[in-house]
Amino acid sequence: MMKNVIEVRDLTVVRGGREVLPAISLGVTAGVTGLLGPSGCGKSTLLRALVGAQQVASGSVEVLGEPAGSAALRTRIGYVTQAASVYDDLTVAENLGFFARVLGVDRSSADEAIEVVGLADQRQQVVGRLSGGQRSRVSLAVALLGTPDLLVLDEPTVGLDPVLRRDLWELFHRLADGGAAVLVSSHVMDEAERCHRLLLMREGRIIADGSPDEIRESTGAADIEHAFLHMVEGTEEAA
Ligand SMILES: Nc1ncnc2c1ncn2[C@@H]1O[C@H](COP(=O)(O)OP(=O)(O)OP(=O)(O)O)[C@@H](O)[C@H]1O
Repeated sequence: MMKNVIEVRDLTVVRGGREVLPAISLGVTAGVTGLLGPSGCGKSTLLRALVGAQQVASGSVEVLGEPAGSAALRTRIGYVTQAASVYDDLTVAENLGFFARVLGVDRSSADEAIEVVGLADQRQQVVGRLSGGQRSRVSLAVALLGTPDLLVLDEPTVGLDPVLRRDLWELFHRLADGGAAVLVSSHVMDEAERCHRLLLMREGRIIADGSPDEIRESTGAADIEHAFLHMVEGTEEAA
């Protein structure tokens, strides 16, 4: 059996006085895993817990064999939030150079990351003057610095045109082929088909875990969107 890159056990997170994650457990292996669920179901909260940025009430989160948030994971995890986390008044190359120094990775890694996200022609442009899609790719390039073993991407394709979305998914697969684990959240169900494995989430719980084929077959649905609806109705009946 493939070893889990992420191991979550009985994780409970309370936000705003409400249990957003109610003692959930899950494992993530190498490959491209999609974390799918409606807006507000707790995807970002779970991802924050994985990178050690979320206060947790109880339970444990282990990433690459270390407790989430430990210093040893700093260069081994790349994390991209929904808000671009780069400096608007620096150029693409300056941003990457800065973060490479902060992380203590080689300058050549910065050039490589710019190349990989397709921003070589924009490298001398100030980030504040780039398009939304280009800016989010600068954040992605920062996350790729140091060739992380795990990439955690919170809705990375929101607001991107279909060509860019396709290119990014190809990139995620190339990274996974190179041995990395890529965990991508999305509320767009049509992106599900591009994942090796899916975790379907609803109201803080994982309601299905399997390949797109397995999830479709188990529900008899034609696509993941319908499989999800089928499961939601099923869980309501079971409750
Ligand atoms: N800073 C906060 N304080 C209190 N509650 C919060 C905070 N941020 C999020 N929440 C609540 O936690 C729950 C889960 O939010 P989360 O952002 O994890 O959902 P999500 O599935 O990522 O949604 P989206 O797809 O819209 O980003 C929501 O009910 C939200 O209202």
